[in-house]
Amino acid sequence: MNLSFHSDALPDVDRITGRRRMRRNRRTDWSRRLIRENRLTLDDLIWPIFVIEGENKRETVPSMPGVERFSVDLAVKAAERARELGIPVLALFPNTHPEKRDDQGSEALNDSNLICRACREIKAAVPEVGLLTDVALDPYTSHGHDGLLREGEIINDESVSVLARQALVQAQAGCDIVAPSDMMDGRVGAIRETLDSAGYGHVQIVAYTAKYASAFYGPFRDAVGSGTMLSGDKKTYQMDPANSDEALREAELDIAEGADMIMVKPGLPYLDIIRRLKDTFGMPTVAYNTSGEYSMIQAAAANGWLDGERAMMEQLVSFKRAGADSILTYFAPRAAEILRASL
Ligand SMILES: NCc1[nH]cc(CCC(=O)O)c1CC(=O)O
Ligand SMILES: [Mg+2]
Repeated sequence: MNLSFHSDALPDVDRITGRRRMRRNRRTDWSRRLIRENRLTLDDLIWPIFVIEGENKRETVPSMPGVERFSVDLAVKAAERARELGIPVLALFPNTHPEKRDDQGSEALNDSNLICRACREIKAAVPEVGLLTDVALDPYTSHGHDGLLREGEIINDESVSVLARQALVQAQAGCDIVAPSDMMDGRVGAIRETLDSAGYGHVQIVAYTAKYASAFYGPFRDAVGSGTMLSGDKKTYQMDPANSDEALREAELDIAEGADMIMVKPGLPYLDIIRRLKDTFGMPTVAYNTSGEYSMIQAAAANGWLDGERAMMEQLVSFKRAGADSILTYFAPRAAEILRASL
């Protein structure tokens, strides 16, 4: 058999495609730029940071190479960096000392807890950067759950009343957005009512609407120090990874209860959920690019198995393509540097 190419052996591609040639638009860089459908911008980014006690203190997070925990004074520096880079929002997560944890998560309601102090100091120094705080009890409970635990069950309604107070304490400390990540039923409405009646009607709510019981939170639990504390799993309140229609019902409730934005978490394995929620509700939709999604790229890049920076940018634009308006990502400062360099 003769495998060499002869012109008379060429397939008639013009006939096959009806003369349409998809590659014509891809030939040059300027043309690829011209037809590009989605773009990641600085305005899309939310940068999460971990806060610890102490002064001028920073700690690496072994399972999240490139991520550090900062004492409050250094968190202020991070906020200054966010302002310089043009990152609109900083998300704060506390690493609470085990001694301050109890089965009720009482430290969550202490108005001078780590998060509240960080909010006050950052707001005073860098008022231009939006501050998002997480509403959930897991950084404060000795059992590592997001709500109150009684006889082996996470009890919904009493947890909601504590979460609403936690949100108010954070609003009083100056946060701009509260983000309930606990997945209790009715907490968005309860938080909205509590904030409104206390004069914090301007504080926004990003609801962790479709938050799945995921393996991709592992490194985060390490970072906030709740991983080894967690008894059992979170399957009775976080969603089953096999479900999609259920996310629509969750969104319907959160929006009716007053959510200003909705969030899908994790991001990468749930791009289909982002697209469905965006198409169905047209709400500002946030993708949470979780710790696990971050660390798997960092680990592969450290091994030389993939180009970490390209994989990062590709992952981030995939959220835009799926319909997300913004992305909460540990890659935020690095992505911002790259985006600025290409301005
Ligand atoms: N309320 C807990 C919370 N808030 C954000 C994350 C995960 C974030 C990440 O993996 O980056 C979690 C972990 C969990 O639900 O156990
Ligand atoms: Mg819900």
